[in-house]
Amino acid sequence: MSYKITDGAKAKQTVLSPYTHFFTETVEVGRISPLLFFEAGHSTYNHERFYWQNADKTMTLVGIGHAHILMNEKKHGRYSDISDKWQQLCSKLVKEEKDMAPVLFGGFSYDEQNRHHSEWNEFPSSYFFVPSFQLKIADGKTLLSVNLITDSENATTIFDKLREERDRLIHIAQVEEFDITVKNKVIETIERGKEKYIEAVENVTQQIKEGKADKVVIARAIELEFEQDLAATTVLQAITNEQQESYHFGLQVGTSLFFGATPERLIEVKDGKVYSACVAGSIRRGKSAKEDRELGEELLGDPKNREEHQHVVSMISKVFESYCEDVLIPKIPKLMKIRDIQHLYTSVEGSIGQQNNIFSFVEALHPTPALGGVPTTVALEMIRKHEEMDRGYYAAPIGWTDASGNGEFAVGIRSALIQANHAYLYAGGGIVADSDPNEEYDETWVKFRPVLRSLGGKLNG
Ligand SMILES: C=C(O[C@@H]1C=C(C(=O)O)C=C[C@H]1O)C(=O)O
Ligand SMILES: [Mg+2]
Repeated sequence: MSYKITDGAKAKQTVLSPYTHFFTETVEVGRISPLLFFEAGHSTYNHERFYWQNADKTMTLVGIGHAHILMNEKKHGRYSDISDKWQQLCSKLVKEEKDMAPVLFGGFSYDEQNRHHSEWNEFPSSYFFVPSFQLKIADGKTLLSVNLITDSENATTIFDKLREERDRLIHIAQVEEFDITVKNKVIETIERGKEKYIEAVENVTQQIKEGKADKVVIARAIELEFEQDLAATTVLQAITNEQQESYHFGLQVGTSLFFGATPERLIEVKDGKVYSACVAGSIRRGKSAKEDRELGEELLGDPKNREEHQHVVSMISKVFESYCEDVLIPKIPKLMKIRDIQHLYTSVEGSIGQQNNIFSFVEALHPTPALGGVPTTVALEMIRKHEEMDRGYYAAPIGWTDASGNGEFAVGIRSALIQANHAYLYAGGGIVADSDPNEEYDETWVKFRPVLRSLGGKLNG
C-alpha cells in the first residue's frame, strides 16, 4: 500500500476493519509559512489540500494528502453520519501521544435536496478528510502531524515513509521560493441570469408581503474566464491579503478549489463553550471616516436592515436556548466593519450541553436566516424554486473538528469555486418586505468585491 491512499472525491473511502489503527505523530517545528506549506504539496497532492485560518488568526490549519476521506450523498442524516464516522475513526486512535492533534476538515453542501448538474458536480453532499500531513499553528506553536489510518501489517514501514515525506515537505516550505507576483488575466466576465435574479427578488418580496414568509435570502453567481489556469496557492495568497478580518479557507475536491474570506462564524466549540454569530444587514463603507461613521449610524437605525438581522438573532437564540446553558446574547447589534462592507453583528455564546457535539450544532443552525430565511422550510422551498441554481458549498458550513470535540465552522460566503481557468463567484442578500431589487443587486456587487479583487477581476456596482 502506498501512502497516497485515495484520489479525489470519487475515490473509495478506506474501509474500517477491526484491525484498523489511526496512527498519529506530532512534532513541534520552527516557523513555517502556512501558504508555503500548502504550496509544498502542490505537485504530489495537487487536489488533496485544505487551508484554514480563523478571523483573529489564533488558529491556522493546512492539510495535505488524504489519510482518510469521509463523505456521503445522503439527503437525511448527513451530519450525524459524518459525526458517527469521525467518532469511529477516533476510537481507532493509537493513544501514544499526549497531544491528539489530528483534525477532520471539510464541509457540507448548502441544500442536499437541491443539487443540479453544475460546476459543483465533484462535490458530494458532505465531504471531509483527515490529512496525511497537517500543519497547525496555534497557541504560539507550529505543530506538524503525520496521520495514517490503515489495517496493514506494514504500518510501521509506511509510517517511516510518511516521516520522510513530512521532512521533504517541510524542507520545500522552508527553502523553495514561491512567486506571488503572478497576475491573473480575466478574458471574460459573465453575469449569470441578472434578469432572473431581479425577478426572483421581486417575486419573493411579493410573497413576503402576502405573508407567506418573513425573510428569504436570494443569491446569484458570476463567472470569470481567465487566460490561464488559476493556481490554488496564488488565489489563497491573494484572498488572505484582501480581507484581513475574516476567516480564510480553501478546500480542494476533485479538480476544484472552493475558497473565500468569510466574516461569518456558524459555530465554534472550545473547551466546553460554544460561540456563534449573527451577521446580517449591510451597508457600504464610506469614502471618508466621517461618511463611514454616518453610514454605520444609518445601518444601525435602519428598520429594514434591523429586521434582516433580528430574524437571525431570534433563530440562533432559540437553538442556543435549547442546546446550551448560560446563554449570552447582547440585545442590540454592533457594527462589523470589513474592507468593503459594514454589517450588523451580534455575538452569541453559551456552555455546551452534554449530548451535543459540533455536528449537532451545525445541523441545528444551518441554514440560519442569514443565508436561508424565516420560516426555514418555506424559505428553502422559495430558494429552490426562484433561484434556479445550485449553491453547492456557497453559504454552507465549512470547517474542522478534532478528536477532543473542539472545532469551528464558518459560513462559506464571500467565496468562489475555481476549476482550471474558470471561477464562479456567489453572493446574495436577505430579502424582507421592504427590499428593493436594484438595491439588493448593488449589495451583491459589494459582496463580490473581495473575491473578485483577489482574482484580478473588474469591480462593478
Ligand atoms: C448572502 C450573503 O451574506 C449574508 C447577507 C447579508 C445581508 O443581506 O445583509 C449580510 C451578511 C450575510 O448574512 C453573501 O455574502 O452572499
Ligand atoms: Mg442585506
